[in-house]
Amino acid sequence: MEIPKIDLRGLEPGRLGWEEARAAVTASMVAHGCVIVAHDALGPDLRRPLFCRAMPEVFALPLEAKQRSDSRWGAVQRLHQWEHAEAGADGGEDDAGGPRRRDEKSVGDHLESLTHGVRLSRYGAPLDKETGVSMKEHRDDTMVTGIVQHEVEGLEVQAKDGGWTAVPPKPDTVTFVAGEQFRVVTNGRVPACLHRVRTPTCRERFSILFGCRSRDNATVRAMDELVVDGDQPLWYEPVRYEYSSALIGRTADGLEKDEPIMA
Ligand SMILES: O=C(O)CCC(=O)C(=O)O
Ligand SMILES: [Fe+2]
Repeated sequence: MEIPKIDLRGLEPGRLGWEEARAAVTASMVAHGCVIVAHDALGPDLRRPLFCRAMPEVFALPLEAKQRSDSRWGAVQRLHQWEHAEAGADGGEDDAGGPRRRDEKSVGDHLESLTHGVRLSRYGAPLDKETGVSMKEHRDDTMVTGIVQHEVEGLEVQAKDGGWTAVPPKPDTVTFVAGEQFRVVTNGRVPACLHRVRTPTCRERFSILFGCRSRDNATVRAMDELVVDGDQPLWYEPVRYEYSSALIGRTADGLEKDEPIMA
């Protein structure tokens, strides 16, 4: 099953095409926990120097230099992290100075509870030459991860029908995979995407990951409007993510609930 590619270029909130694109992104996330978008934020003038010059240079640094970075984001290197301003206690105002709608406030509060990071990854030739797999199947423990590939294939996601789908390393695309935190926040509507890295051509490969997760020690909970008594009851108890321990298996009734319930 192919994951659809959604073109977000030139779209602006409220303008022509925005609603349709939003609906398509939502549908893909609900179905696959994953969406491929076309976007020009990382155009060829940035991509080429990044992947062809900066990344090889970073990875050529001595190990001690690379280890100086204190990364919570994974194996390689966190280059940059920033925090959103603290969420205000009240609902705040929208850009036009009017009171915010409840769902806007809730989404705004959610966004403000997040922290972001960038990770650069380098894969040598896969150890397992037969399968070409260099990173086993897994779900990220993040809210969402944006993955940028360059020229060399690798990212594969498990689509709704259970089959593996290779995401081609197209120059104008970013692939977003939902992590475990997203599953909790959407009360199981969006599954955490199972994905892996497999490079059958056995070439060296670089990728850039834009990770977004709840702030350290923040409690991740289902959004109120996604919990509907009788229809879509609370699926996960609020959970606090510490980077060293994944507490995700715990649910309201103590059972593992791997299968998301669909809206
Ligand atoms: O490099 C990629 O395409 C994906 C890597 C990945 O899934 C991860 O680091 O969690
Ligand atoms: Fe991953």
